Amino acid sequence: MILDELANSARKRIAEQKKRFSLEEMKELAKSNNTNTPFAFEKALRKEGLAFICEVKKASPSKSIITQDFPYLEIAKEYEQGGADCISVLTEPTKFLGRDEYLAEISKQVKSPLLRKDFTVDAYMIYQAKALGASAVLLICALLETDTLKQYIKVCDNLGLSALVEAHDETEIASAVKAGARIIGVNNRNLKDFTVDIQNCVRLKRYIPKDVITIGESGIKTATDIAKIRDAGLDAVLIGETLMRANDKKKELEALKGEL
Ligand SMILES: O=C(O)c1ccccc1NCC(=O)[C@H](O)[C@H](O)COP(=O)(O)O
Repeated sequence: MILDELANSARKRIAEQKKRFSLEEMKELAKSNNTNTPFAFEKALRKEGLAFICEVKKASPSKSIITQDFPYLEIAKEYEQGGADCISVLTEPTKFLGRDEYLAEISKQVKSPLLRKDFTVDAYMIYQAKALGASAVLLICALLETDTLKQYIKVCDNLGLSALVEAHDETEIASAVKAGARIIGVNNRNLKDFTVDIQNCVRLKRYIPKDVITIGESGIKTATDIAKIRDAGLDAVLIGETLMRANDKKKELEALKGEL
């Protein structure tokens, strides 16, 4: 399965990176990066009305290359100008063609809280995310047991980072809730067969406690999709491909927000 592939490749990558910076050194680097307000990601999502998380990604396992032209800094700036509440940056290198450097550079040039979009399989990656300038990390229920989720959320809390805990079905939502997630992203994409059902996040919203921030993720293409998600009472949307394929990203975002 693709998730196992991504997780195995993350484990290998981290094992190599630990040879350059030990866990203790990475903790020091994390501690010394104090550019972000604690829990900025969560605070940005607790606004009135639907919040928008816009994603910077060049490729994905389901779509391969999405765009050859990838001026990631300009893209992040355009999102900010278009009114993004938060920005998600892919750092996974093998299938998404992301890089840690994209996140580090973007964090120096935009004020919006940043999500490090990667396949967290080791607490080391959470310290690394903070060192790179992220305000949030992704924790995927399909990859992490409830106890591990709980432990990683605690690491995030101690660093002032937000944890976006991603679920695809009712069982995974129950695990996220039990682990104490304050932000749950419901993925509309089935990562086993890549099918997308935009109704998934709408249907599953009722299993998420009211005080937990709920994000609808993946496959969002139109203002009509967004209206359905807003009407179901979700707090935020995460949009990647639709914006990455738009020539004028600021205009596309404004249109999706219903501002045009
Ligand atoms: O998108 C994929 O192909 C994919 C495959 C395996 C694991 C994760 C994957 N996507 C990550 C995401 O969560 C999306 O990038 C994000 O939700 C935005 O989705 P979209 O708007 O459809 O680009």
